[in-house]
Amino acid sequence: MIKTHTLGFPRIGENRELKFALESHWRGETTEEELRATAHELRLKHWQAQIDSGLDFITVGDFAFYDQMADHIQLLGCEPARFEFKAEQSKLQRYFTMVRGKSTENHSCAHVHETWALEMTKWFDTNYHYMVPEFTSSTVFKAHTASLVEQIEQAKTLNHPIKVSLIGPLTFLYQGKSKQTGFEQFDLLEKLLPVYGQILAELKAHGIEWVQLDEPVLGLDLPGNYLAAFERSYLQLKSSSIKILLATYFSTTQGHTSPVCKLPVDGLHIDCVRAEEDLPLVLDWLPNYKVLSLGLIDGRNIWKTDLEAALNKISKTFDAGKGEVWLAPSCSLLHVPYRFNNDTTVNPQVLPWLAGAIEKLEELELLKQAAKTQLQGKTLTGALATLWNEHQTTVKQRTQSPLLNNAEVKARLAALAPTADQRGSEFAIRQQVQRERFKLPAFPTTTIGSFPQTKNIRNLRARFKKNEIDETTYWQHISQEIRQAIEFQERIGLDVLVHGEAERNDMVEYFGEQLEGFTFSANGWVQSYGSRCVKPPILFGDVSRPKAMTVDVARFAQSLSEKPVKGMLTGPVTILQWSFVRNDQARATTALQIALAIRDEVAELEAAGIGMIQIDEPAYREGLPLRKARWDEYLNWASKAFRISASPVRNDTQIHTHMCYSEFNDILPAIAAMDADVITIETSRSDMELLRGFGEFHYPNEIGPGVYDIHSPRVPGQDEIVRLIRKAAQVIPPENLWVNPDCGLKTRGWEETEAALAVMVKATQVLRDELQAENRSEKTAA
Ligand SMILES: Nc1nc2c(c(=O)[nH]1)N[C@@H](CNc1ccc(C(=O)N[C@@H](CCC(=O)N[C@@H](CCC(=O)N[C@@H](CCC(=O)O)C(=O)O)C(=O)O)C(=O)O)cc1)CN2
Ligand code: MET
Ligand SMILES: [Zn+2]
Repeated sequence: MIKTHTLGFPRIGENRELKFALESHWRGETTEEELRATAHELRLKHWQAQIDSGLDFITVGDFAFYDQMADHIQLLGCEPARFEFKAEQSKLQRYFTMVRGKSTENHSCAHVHETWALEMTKWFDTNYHYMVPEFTSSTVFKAHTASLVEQIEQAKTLNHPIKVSLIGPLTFLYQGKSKQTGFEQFDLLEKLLPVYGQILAELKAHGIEWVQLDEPVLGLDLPGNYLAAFERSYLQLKSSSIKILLATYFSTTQGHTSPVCKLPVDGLHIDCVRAEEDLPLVLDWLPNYKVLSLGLIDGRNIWKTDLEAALNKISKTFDAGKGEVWLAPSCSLLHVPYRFNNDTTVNPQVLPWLAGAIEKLEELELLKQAAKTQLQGKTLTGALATLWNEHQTTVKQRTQSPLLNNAEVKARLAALAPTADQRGSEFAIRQQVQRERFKLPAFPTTTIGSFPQTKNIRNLRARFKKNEIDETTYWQHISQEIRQAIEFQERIGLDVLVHGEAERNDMVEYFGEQLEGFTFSANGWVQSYGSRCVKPPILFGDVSRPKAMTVDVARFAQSLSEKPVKGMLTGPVTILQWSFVRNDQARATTALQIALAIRDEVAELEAAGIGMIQIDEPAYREGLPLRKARWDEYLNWASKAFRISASPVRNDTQIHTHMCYSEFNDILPAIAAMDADVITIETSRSDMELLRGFGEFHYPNEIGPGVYDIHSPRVPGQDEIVRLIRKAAQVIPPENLWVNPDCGLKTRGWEETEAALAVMVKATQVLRDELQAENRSEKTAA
């Protein structure tokens, strides 16, 4: 028997309806009811799309107003006690407080009471951010199924079989964080399981036959206690007598594939795109009475599937004696755009090669029909055969297209000198000449690049893109923004300036739009976090740089100030990681091609008189394979790609890089291997704890640990920043320390940005004065 389903569907909406509904609700323009109505409509539309394309199940439970893990915190009744929620607060209000934080002014004492949002971090190796559950020894769980049940009841109105999708208990625990020193959240498992059991029993009572429990942690090098807990956990859940489909994805289960196959569940989903090597093992080990769900359609990329190859895998599955086979995307379709059909800006030659969520569902249906036909020993005929042949022709046409190849790029990469990734001299020498050139004060202050992307700027760009204003007018306005940004930075006394990135829609898409080998969509949005989306550019062929991308803007910005203004680029690894990239060539090769393009930009910036160039690599850590065995290989080419982009410059040109959203401590040698003269990193939310690793490792180059969180409008206090810089100076040699925010300021407003940066500069002055006093007293003592 063959069935089709999807692990999840994009929830933001074809035209980002959920984003706009959320943002107007947060501005107080719509009621909770209106927001709920939009959500209801969207869910119905998305389920209907699944029915229309012939899926055997619609998936319920993948919707979330902000994030699915955040929904589970409420479903499992473990909202952290620190939020001190009152009984009269609505569930949705509490939800938004957890995910966005809150500041309440206490009028009686003029104090602002801050409630921090839950921490947000990357979901495995994706560019999607989830809200991190917080655990302590007093965490309790309690099933709150009302809103899940409400969604199920809504889905039932469509009269189609339903599969409910939930995050599994071990993934939920493991992806959370203990907020109590010495406490291991794993110890909560015994309290958590009965609540899961109760939820499953309630689903069963509502007539649900199948529940999909996502356990992507099975693709990690999972600690032994978690691995060992799988069997008894799922034995316990079995008593609910609902059928469980255990879903793994993103990575291989190798090392524990056999025990996974033997878990007491009714079905197993595996990712046949990312973990192709798992299939033969699973065919051997999975008992034939269990459902095997094959993740055959790439849920992380946008190329049409080679259905012939997929069909082959299905045949093998039946040959191995499996009775019931389900066909699915490799993972949730959350990570791809809604659809590409009709997109107005994608290169028309590339457009037929693409598949968004809707097109992927269509592929599933075609695959199911072909597999069924094959099972009956027949061949496809009629309209289906035509569809199939057209599809396969398109897929083959891509891999053979001349559009993919640029002989010059290939030749250049092949002939690259082995020293192309090396600076002229080692860091110590560079540091000296850079100090002579720039003569910066102690603790130089800077920012990470972007300033607020105001409604005005976005509007302006939208009008430019629609041809409502001409190019000259557009650049006049952008120049004005840059001028104001420079004036502001001069006024408050920052040492190293930025132009503010007003001309960029996004730090990756902007480069994708200008490089050859890329195309970009008009509407290919993917949720990044909450209501924020990105539109990953599409890298389909060999990459080259037809002309300078940032030099005019950089030269203009530098002309406005005597102080250094950093040239601002996105690095090759991040461009790779945050784009949809070709799957017909090794990622390493693609990264090196991008590196060459950035390298040329770096050289041209230097030639234009730009003395400091920042090459952002926020996705450097995120690109790390989920399995440690593959780390070295990745880090070798990733650091090389960065160095190739950063190395064409003189010793007195200062290369900066920036990283955020990551746990840096396990890849410090690889960060040092990038050999940037200065690195700025996000550290404030960890209270500088992340910096300690850099100190213990004796990180050799200069470093700017973030001194305030940019995710909240809150203006930091001067004392707070002074304390953080002091803390940093205990682990990093003070002469190597810079002072800066955690990340770019594009999501902030101007008011809080001006205030926060002014405080940062004042706080730095306090430390400079201290340092001077110390130096003076040292001299006297000597
Ligand atoms: N690619 C990428 N990944 C990343 C990050 C990143 O910066 N880029 N940062 C981290 C995630 N952080 C993020 C922070 C902010 C936004 C963000 O603000 N996104 C914007 C869209 C950014 C964008 O492309 N803006 C376009 C405008 C797009 C748009 O919505 N235009 C409106 C019109 C706007 C108007 O009239 O005012 C429309 O088309 O309807 C532009 O500036 O040109 C949003 O969701 O609102 C996304 C991710 C990690 N991953
Ligand atoms: N230069 C970029 C900015 O300031 C770096 C952002 S890292 C996500 O926005
Ligand atoms: Zn950043």
